Amino acid sequence: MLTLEGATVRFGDRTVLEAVDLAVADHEIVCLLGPSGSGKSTLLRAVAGLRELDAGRVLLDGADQAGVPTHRRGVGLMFQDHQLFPQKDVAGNVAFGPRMHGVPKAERAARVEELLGLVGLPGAGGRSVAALSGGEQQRVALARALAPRPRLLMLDEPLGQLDRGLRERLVVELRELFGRLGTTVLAVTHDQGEAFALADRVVVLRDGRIAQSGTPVEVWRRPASEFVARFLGFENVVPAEVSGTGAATAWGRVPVPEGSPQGKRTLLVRPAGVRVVPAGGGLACRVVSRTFRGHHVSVLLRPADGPPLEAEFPLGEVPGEGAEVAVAFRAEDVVVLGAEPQSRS
Ligand SMILES: Nc1ncnc2c1ncn2[C@@H]1O[C@H](COP(=O)(O)OP(=O)(O)OP(=O)(O)O)[C@@H](O)[C@H]1O
Repeated sequence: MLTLEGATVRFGDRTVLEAVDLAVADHEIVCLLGPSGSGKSTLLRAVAGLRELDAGRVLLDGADQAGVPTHRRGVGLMFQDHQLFPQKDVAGNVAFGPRMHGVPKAERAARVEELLGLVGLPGAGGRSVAALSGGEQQRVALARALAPRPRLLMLDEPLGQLDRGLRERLVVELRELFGRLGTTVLAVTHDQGEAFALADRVVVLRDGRIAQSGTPVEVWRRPASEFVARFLGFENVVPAEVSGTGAATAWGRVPVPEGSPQGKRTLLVRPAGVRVVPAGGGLACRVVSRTFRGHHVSVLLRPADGPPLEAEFPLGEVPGEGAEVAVAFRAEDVVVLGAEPQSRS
């Protein structure tokens, strides 16, 4: 449905998007994820036609969009600051797109009602937008973006300003709603939790290039590089020399899954893969701190050798602060990371 071919955007001598190739299929929900400044919003703006490409192409349903103005691309946009029209009521906001497209009044009213129902605000058409809560404004903005029936809906930090609890609820609702409507979605977020809950596919950007693209489970299970692993919040990342099903690291020998790439590599050990073993049977560590997380406890360990180690233990098996423990590693929670592409910054 949407294809980017070698999409490149420069601001002065800075390349903010560098030869990005990306394809989004009909009905697919793709989330762009990446640190601040990695080019996420620029990519959306390029697809919307708010920013011309310096090189490459944007195609929608196979048609090159060069020179096609935003309002003729058939894309819906929803930005972080919902930008509702404060002087219009809820119905006036939602009806805006269809009115611009010349949809007759009766049909418009029916569509507004349908959409308000879809976003969980049935009958709210007559309310003033100023009197709505943040979450309600969010829903109105979404209804407004969906009202012209865009072939592609683009969301830029759609839930950015809402509190976490509301975001977590809304993101589940959004996914369900898009599934029901069959909407194709390209969304930007810097919140991994949001991206992983919403997306069929996650695309991680770094310095204007794609660092990894895959389903949430693929990316979470097998980060492609140290950059992606650290971006996802993994701390146990060390240089390693892999040979066979083991690797020499600052923590001693760590088992790796069969078939792992060999030689000088970087290793990720998931916190869940660190387990306590009888004294003398593993790496000696002291428990530095513990953070309770509901179903498990995150424990920071200081090994006798090597960098600090993050572990995750079930509630019933948590050693006390200051305790001396021995730990070993589970191969299935160890990932041999790919080589890092050269960063420009
Ligand atoms: N109009 C502009 N002129 C000059 N530089 C710009 C312009 N717009 C964006 N940039 C730069 O391009 C880079 C990418 O910006 P972009 O907004 O796409 O990043 P982002 O990944 O969406 O970041 P954030 O998560 O902070 O919104 C940034 O370094 C930004 O400063």
